[in-house]
Amino acid sequence: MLELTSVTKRFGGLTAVNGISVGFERGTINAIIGPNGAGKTTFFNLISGAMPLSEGRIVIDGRDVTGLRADQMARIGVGRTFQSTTLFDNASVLDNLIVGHRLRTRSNLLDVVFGTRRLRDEEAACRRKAREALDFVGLAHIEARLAGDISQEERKRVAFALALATDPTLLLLDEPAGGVNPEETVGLADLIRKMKRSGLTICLIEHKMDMIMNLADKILVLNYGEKIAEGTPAEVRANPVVIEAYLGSDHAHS
Ligand SMILES: Nc1ncnc2c1ncn2[C@@H]1O[C@H](COP(=O)(O)OP(=O)(O)OP(=O)(O)O)[C@@H](O)[C@H]1O
Repeated sequence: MLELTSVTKRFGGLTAVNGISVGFERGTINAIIGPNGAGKTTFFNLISGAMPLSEGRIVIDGRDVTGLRADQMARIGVGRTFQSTTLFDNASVLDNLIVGHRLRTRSNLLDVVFGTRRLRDEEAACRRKAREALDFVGLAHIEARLAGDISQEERKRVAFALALATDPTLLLLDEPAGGVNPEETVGLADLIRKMKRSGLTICLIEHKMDMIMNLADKILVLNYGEKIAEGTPAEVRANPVVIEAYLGSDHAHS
């Protein structure tokens, strides 16, 4: 579904992502791991169109999308969450979703001024979409709560809902379980599995190895911007290069 060929990103003299070729199958969960500074976030920025590539090619469902901007990538179905999600803390959870969705819909200022039919239709559609997304992530019961009053785990779920409301086919999750406790991590992993069951292709950056080993169909291991391994969790866990570079001897024996 997603094919990268020799993807490279240079920042001046620093090569943050160096010649990575990898493919991710439709409807799978793919984890990108590696030490701090390995190039994971840059890799996501390239796939989502947030940054132009220095070299290489990106193909989604057979279509060459190299060089498309982030808004164009969003339109063809690439959704994304960030390490930390900025919400309007004084607005309800539902309103946060509606605003997030409206930023991506078509009405312009004239529609707002004249209260056009298109605007009213879009508002109704936005509300419906927002509720659908909240329901999917298990937050329907707190839609009226102020975003400033919800837990870190609920914020993570809101971030998922924001991304889902754009109807992605490929979803990039940056540390989906960052800053939540082990029990909540299990709940978020279940939610990611539910996204996969609904047909989404998922790529995620995560440092929680237990979660990844249980969740991922495929793991891509980066180190200093280069791919040092890819494979199933079992393959990656047993790979001496990975153990040396990243997992450390503690994990090698676990
Ligand atoms: N906009 C930028 N300009 C210059 N250098 C950058 C930029 N973004 C990232 N880098 C550099 O590229 C390298 C890879 O960074 P990146 O953030 O992609 O790594 P990462 O694996 O996501 O790290 P972390 O786990 O700490 O988030 C780092 O050396 C970083 O300093």
